[in-house]
Amino acid sequence: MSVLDEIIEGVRADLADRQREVPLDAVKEKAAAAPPPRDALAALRGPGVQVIAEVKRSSPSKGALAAIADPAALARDYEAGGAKVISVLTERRRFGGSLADLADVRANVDVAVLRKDFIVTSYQLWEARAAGADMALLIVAALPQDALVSLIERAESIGLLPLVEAHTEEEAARAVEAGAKVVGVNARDLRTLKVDRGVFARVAPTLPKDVVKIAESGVRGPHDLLAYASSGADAVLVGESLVIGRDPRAAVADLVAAGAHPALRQSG
Ligand SMILES: O=C(O)c1ccccc1NCC(=O)[C@H](O)[C@H](O)COP(=O)(O)O
Repeated sequence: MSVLDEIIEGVRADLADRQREVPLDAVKEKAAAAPPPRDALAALRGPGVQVIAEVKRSSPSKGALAAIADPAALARDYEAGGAKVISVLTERRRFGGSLADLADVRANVDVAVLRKDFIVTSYQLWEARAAGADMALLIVAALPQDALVSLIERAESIGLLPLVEAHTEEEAARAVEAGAKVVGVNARDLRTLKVDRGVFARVAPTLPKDVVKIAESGVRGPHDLLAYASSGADAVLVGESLVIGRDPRAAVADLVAAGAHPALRQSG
């Protein structure tokens, strides 16, 4: 069994518990009462390379990263540094996250918020919107094509912008075929946890021009952002290097400054 399979097994077990406790209709009612979604697409299409900063306590590859007692305070720092989207890992077993973290972050920042999780059912999309999410991650490697198509449609119909994640050219083609407007190319192979920063340069050029391209994982600082920018990234998604550093606000600001450099192409 791959790491991704193991994570999803745990996600499904936790999901079954929540579905027993909270009927879908109740989640939908909460989603209807949530504040309207923020325009994440416009934020990601801004000039230069945007920064998506992640609230990440731990990971299967590195174990514990940072305690993050106050995720909202961290998110406010990210926002003050210039992050355009805050990603919140909500998976509990391997990443130490929760929907409560997401709701807390969303209530304390003005930028869009992404639910970063292993979404396999529309119930999780409703949960995301009920907690205030504006975006939701869908991982191509975790979903058969018919499920990917229907989850993209459902996400959009309830006001969530799907970030569809690929790691290979084939997965990127499946994302586009399924209707993704925003595609994340993850340098981390979720089956082996190996990080290869060269993946973005190989996969991104196969994506249509009008698709927003996000380089995920492995960004250690401005030099990595600039390398991804030179391969066509519209945004970078950064977790580990921000949460383990001493000054996440300054670290985001450094990335944002690099992403705003006039030498970078202007996104259309
Ligand atoms: O981070 C992991 O070890 C991991 C393992 C298995 C599935 C997903 C995983 N991470 C999710 C992510 O994609 C990253 O949190 C995100 O891209 C940020 O990456 P990084 O800046 O390298 O922390």
